[in-house]
Amino acid sequence: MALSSPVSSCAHRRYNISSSSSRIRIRCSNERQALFNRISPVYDNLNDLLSLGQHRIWKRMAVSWTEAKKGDNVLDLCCGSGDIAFLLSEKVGLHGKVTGYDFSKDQLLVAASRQHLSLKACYNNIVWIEGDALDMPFPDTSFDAIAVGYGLRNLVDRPKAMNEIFRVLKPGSKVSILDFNKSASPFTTSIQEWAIDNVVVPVASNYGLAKEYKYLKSSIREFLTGRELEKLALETGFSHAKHYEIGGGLMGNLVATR
Ligand SMILES: C/C(=C\Cc1cc(O)c2ccccc2c1O)CCC[C@H](C)CCC[C@H](C)CCCC(C)C
Ligand SMILES: C[S@@+](CC[C@H](N)C(=O)[O-])C[C@H]1O[C@@H](n2cnc3c(N)ncnc32)[C@H](O)[C@@H]1O
Repeated sequence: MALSSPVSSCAHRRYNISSSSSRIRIRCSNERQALFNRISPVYDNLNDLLSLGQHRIWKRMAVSWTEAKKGDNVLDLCCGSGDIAFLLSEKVGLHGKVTGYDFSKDQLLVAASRQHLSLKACYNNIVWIEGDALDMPFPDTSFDAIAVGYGLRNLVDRPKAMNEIFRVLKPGSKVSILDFNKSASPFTTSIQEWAIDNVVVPVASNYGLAKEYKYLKSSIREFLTGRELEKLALETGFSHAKHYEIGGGLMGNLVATR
């Protein structure tokens, strides 16, 4: 099925700055929402296959960096199919609470299905809420910890997202933001882009999702480096920010303290 690739046009097309940027951002956001709805049936399996299961290790590291503990009230922002929410659920236990938050209804349906199919009692501490990361329905200082797995890079307004994360996080608490690393090393970048072009996209094309996974490369190119992520966090008002390169530099994790 030939798919248009509106998402990459959002990433690549140069718009006249004077035109309504908010309208463009809404269109880009709607197209990304549709993208994640489309890939929801195969998202988990392709992540396992294409990373040889390594993404689960990277997500465990991200959750560890949140320093979430028993009884905490925590947020998995841009939760998708819920991998990180399930890890947070085990961290905070039955007396804690996990909110999985995402604007993709189909991703949330997968997450809820996985929750109900699981025999783990602690997963009863998870609630799934549909909404936009740029305008969250939560009161100020709601959460003891926040994790964002492969979400920030997909948001059309990252400063606004960081402001929302700061707003809903309790003082002294941490946000842990896992994503692809926009590396300063041309060698690492070439490895990353070769893998996407020659492994990820061809495999995804077997599911009619070549355009959706091709978006990965342009989204990483348009992302922020580790240093730029630290700078964004400090400018937002976080008291401390540190970006760690993991997965041989292919991935990165920003840890910021409010
Ligand atoms: C869990 C991972 C990616 C999640 C993800 C994030 C996005 O923004 C997407 C956008 C559009 C389509 C899909 C996604 C998406 O799945 C990371 C692992 C899965 C990656 C798809 C595979 C990345 C391969 C690495 C570049 C090389 C891995 C080398 C080695 C096997 C560790
Ligand atoms: C690559 S998936 C990551 C899912 C999960 N965190 C993981 O680590 O596998 C990115 C998720 O971010 C969500 N997302 C993107 N933009 C969003 C927004 N503005 N508001 C809420 N969710 C958003 C998508 O729907 C998608 O489920």
